[in-house]
Amino acid sequence: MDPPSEATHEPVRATGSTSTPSVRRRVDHTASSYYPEIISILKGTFKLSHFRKNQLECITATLDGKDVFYLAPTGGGKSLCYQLPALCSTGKTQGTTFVISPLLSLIEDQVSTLRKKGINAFRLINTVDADQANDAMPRLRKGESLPLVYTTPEKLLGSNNVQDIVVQLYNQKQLARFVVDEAHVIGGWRVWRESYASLGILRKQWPDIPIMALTGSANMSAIEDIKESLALRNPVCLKQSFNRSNLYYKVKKKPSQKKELLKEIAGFIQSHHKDDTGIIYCLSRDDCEDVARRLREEFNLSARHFHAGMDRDSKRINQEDWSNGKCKIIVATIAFGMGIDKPDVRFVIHATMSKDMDGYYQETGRAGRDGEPSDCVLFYAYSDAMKIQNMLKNPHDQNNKPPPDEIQRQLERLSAVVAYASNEGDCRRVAILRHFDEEFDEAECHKSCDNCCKPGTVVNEDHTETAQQAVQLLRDMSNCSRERGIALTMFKDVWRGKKGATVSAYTGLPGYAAASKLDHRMIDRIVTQLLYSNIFTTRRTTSGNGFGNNYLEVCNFSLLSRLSD
Ligand SMILES: Nc1ncnc2c1ncn2[C@@H]1O[C@H](COP(=O)(O)OP(=O)(O)OP(=O)(O)O)[C@@H](O)[C@H]1O
Repeated sequence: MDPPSEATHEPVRATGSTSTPSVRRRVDHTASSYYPEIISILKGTFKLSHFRKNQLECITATLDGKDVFYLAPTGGGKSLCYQLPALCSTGKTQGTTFVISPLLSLIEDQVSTLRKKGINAFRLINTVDADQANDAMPRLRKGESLPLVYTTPEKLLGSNNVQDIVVQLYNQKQLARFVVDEAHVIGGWRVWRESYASLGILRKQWPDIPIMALTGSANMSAIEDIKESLALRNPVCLKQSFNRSNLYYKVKKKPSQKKELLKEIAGFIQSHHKDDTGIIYCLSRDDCEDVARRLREEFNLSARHFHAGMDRDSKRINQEDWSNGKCKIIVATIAFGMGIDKPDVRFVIHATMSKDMDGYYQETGRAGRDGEPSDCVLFYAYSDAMKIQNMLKNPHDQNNKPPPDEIQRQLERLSAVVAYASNEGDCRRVAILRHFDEEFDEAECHKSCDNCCKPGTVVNEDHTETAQQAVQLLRDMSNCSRERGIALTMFKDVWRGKKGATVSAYTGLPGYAAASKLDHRMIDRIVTQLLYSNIFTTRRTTSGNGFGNNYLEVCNFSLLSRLSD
């Protein structure tokens, strides 16, 4: 992953605003007047021998007072890009670097790791513990000069005391830069989290203070969102390939019985990763606890759970024990991971699919940060997609329900994961990288995904006509049904031509048994495709006894022409 030496830096990729064409020019960053100090801090304080790709360019640009947008894969080394310049006394910027981070746990981790390295980092958050050794506020009030202060957007923008201090630093020319870490949050999972979305205020309030935005996951439209929301000014844009060549991607059909799923997971770990460290992602908190317990009790595996509903101490203990190897497997919701810097994670298993490709990339990206080969296995079931779809449409916390267009966006993101997981032919790496608008030649995969390892060549088949038959059949079934709706299994039974009393109402329809010669996996794929093309939809009803049913309906017949595109 690392480039060979400082002397071989790539030229700055693209300089200028989005409206300005990219300028490719060779810049020797080692010739800058800041370089001697930069290299001395790299070696002396961070104990590193050379920069990774784009790190020096990023550091030099921010010390020059420019805005920077920095995109690197998870584990790519983004933190150094703002931690190091914060410690520099040369450069056009002086004083405090404010790092804005979305999660308190991330802030706590970063600050304590830096303090252990002897770096003067502090936190500016609402703390409840008595230990104030890492708190910035009392020191800033006393007028102490702090190089690196981690905070949340809510604290930075919402507290008058903090605002007064920032004004004071600004007036004293001691406000070096704002760093927006995990910038994909701006356009991502909590776009309606107002404080993160309104970080554009920074530019309005402090127009001449440089801003650096960093993310490990953003495609072209997300990048534009971030630049626009933060009002970045002619940012220096530094991008790295998202390909993680040491990760092996695999999708497996998820068994419908949990017992079978656990057997498969445990079997995989015992045969491929005995004594290795790994992460298993589950959808719900209960599931995490149950899976961890059963892996311990039934398979003798060293597993613990982690989710946001645990008390602080239990979370800390489980995370620490996993980090230092006392426990090998952490079974977690997506609450686990941001900011985790464990290099030797050898496998990431998704017991349930992710809600979007960004999440999937981030979560799998926690494997193999040391560059060594590691496995990423996703257990996919269409029923999980339906479950997540229902959760997105009907969130538990109705008061925090996103607006309808945001829900629609989330459903579209989910459909990208369904398309990825149900694709049994194309290179996984091509699909993942396409999500980040990166073109990738599948020959470069070198058989490091399940689809590229399959024998034979991929055959393209056109199933438009079959899909049209399916749509007609569902319409006919809905017209003659006396039930409350057509359940998915009933539809498939009729299409396949099942015999018996349960389907007798539909055996006279022209589409009955039309798919009798189709493989059941192909039937599933066509129905999935129709659902995710918004031609079919599902309607959920809850009966008096509290049980829910999903009924299949034709939603938009006119979209059917899209299938033949
Ligand atoms: N120039 C370098 N040489 C060697 N190791 C480096 C270098 N830069 C960073 N690292 C190491 O790489 C690891 C990942 O760095 P970092 O935590 O900054 O990644 P990141 O890009 O922020 O990833 P994520 O988004 O997943 O948090 C760390 O252990 C860090 O010490």
